[in-house]
Amino acid sequence: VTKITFWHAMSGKRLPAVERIVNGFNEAHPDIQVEAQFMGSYKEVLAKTIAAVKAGNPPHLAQVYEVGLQTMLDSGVIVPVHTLFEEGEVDFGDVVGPILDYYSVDGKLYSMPFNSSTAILYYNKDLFKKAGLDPNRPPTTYKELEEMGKKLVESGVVPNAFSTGWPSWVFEQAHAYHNQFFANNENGRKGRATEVLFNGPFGVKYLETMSRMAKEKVYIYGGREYSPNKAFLAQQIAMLIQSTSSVGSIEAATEGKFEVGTTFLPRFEGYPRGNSVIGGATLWVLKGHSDEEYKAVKEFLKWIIRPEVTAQWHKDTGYFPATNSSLKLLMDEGWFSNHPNHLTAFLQVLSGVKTPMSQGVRLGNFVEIRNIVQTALENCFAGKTDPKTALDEAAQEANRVLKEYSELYK
Ligand SMILES: O=P(O)(O)OC[C@H](O)CO
Repeated sequence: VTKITFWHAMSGKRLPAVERIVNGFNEAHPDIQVEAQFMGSYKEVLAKTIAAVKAGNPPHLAQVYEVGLQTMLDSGVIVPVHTLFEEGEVDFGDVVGPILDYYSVDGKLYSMPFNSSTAILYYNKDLFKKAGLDPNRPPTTYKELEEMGKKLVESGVVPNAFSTGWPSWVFEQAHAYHNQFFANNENGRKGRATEVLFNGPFGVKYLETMSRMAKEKVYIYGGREYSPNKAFLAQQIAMLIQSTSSVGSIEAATEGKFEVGTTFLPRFEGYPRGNSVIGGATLWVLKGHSDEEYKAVKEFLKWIIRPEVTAQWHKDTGYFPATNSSLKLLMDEGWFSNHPNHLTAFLQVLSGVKTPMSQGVRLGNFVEIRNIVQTALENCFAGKTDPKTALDEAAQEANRVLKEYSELYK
């Protein structure tokens, strides 16, 4: 039996969904044993993978979030997915456009699409009704979001109206969605990024708006990653910007309690349209294993991209169906008619404009830069500093990180 180690970051409702895929594969392939291991958060999986490579003991497959793209590309320890397969062995043309774009360099795919996502707006239709708002007219703009938020708070329906999961990711999303660069050299896709641009007029406007809403009690900072979901489920807030990856868990937790609506991300008026950005993670193949093992890895990757496997993964979680064939399968069986919240993120990302600003940011040591931005946002929401100063200081620090990183790869 060939053993394949697969490190991932899927907890909560995502964990049994991963196990379902792996068990299905192992049953169908008695000569291969994929061992899926939960290794912690995305950040931890990336750090542990790099450490394991250095120690000479890498897993075969690691699930790395979109933030790790540049790090993985530069690492020298990966087997690009496009080199693993023979010409025509897998139809990568079947992969949904924005996902393919995010993970391709010069038209070649580097990691295997698995759990891609983007951010959307969730809202509580029951609380909207209680506050005298139309449950079928969620906000389209930040201005409307603020007005509706005030109504929700002032009517006493909720103590605060709105929060965001992955706050710094949502800040990145806002740039792409309004066609603004986050970093120079076309977001690090034309050449290595040497300077961040998030402290420009758009970034400042975004943070000023959010800080004002925080003072008005419309916005409440709810922590990093998925922690603000708790306030949404407890009906302490009525709106939440969060990854589509939470659709599965939010729908399961609210069933019979209140009605959840989802819609596109809010916009600032007067800015051009871009697109929301691909988030979530992909599977990276690591160097240092035998031909026999790579053969088994290929079988597993072919398995996860099977239309029925991809479709089930989408149903279990809310992550995109990553291929056109899985999308067709879901559409033909009427899945989206019965589960419209599963379609929102997909429609948003497919109806956006493909521009250099909207294809995703590639930064060296993006993990650290995200942390710097996150801290700046937190300081600002805590009233410790004003938006412009917070972003200028964060940009300075981020530029230092970029410089140090570039020196490593001169
Ligand atoms: O919840 P996920 O897996 O869609 O990830 C959200 C962000 O992309 C993480 O960087």
